[in-house]
Amino acid sequence: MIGKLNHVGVATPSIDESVAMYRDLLGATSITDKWVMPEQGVWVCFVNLPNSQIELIEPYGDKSPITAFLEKNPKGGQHHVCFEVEDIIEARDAMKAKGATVLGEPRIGAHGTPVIFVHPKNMGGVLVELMETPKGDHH
Ligand SMILES: CC[C@@H](C(=O)O)C(=O)SCCNC(=O)CCNC(=O)[C@H](O)C(C)(C)COP(=O)(O)OP(=O)(O)OC[C@H]1O[C@@H](n2cnc3c(N)ncnc32)[C@H](O)[C@@H]1OP(=O)(O)O
Ligand SMILES: [Co+2]
Repeated sequence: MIGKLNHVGVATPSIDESVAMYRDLLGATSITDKWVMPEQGVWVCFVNLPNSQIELIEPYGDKSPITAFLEKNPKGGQHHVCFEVEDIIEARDAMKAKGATVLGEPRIGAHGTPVIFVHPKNMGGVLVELMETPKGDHH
């Protein structure tokens, strides 16, 4: 069912400092501006790679879903992996039918298409985001 690896989510206490690190240490040359997604409780920006993206996320607001993660990992760290799926409702129903815990209902993600999250307890400790492939990107 899963398609392309779309991005790896990296939580950080400071997107600005992480951007400088990816640029200065790793030589990343294509990095978007950051923007806020209040409904997701995060600031976000993307480091564009030839075959994928690193999604830098910083908490926004007092109910951010990444606050507890950053309390446990104050310097930040790898937070989730995101795979593309063709149909988010089909994916959600398949996850539920297989007994996985889907966190919340589909919401519009950073690429403008709906996303869901599958609890890390179902995936060997890895938080998985499933994202509907943007229209026009289907192969
Ligand atoms: C930018 C928008 C969007 C996109 O389009 O790409 C995004 O990516 S937004 C990304 C941020 N949003 C989310 O993560 C939403 C879904 N996440 C959640 O609902 C919560 O983060 C969570 C997964 C339920 C965890 O919440 P938390 O408050 O940390 O709960 P617990 O403290 O009870 O943790 C339970 C358990 O899970 C472990 N854990 C927590 N986070 C992770 C993680 N990222 N990866 C692996 N494991 C994680 C946590 O350590 C606990 O383990 P135990 O102590 O062993 O029980
Ligand atoms: Co993400």
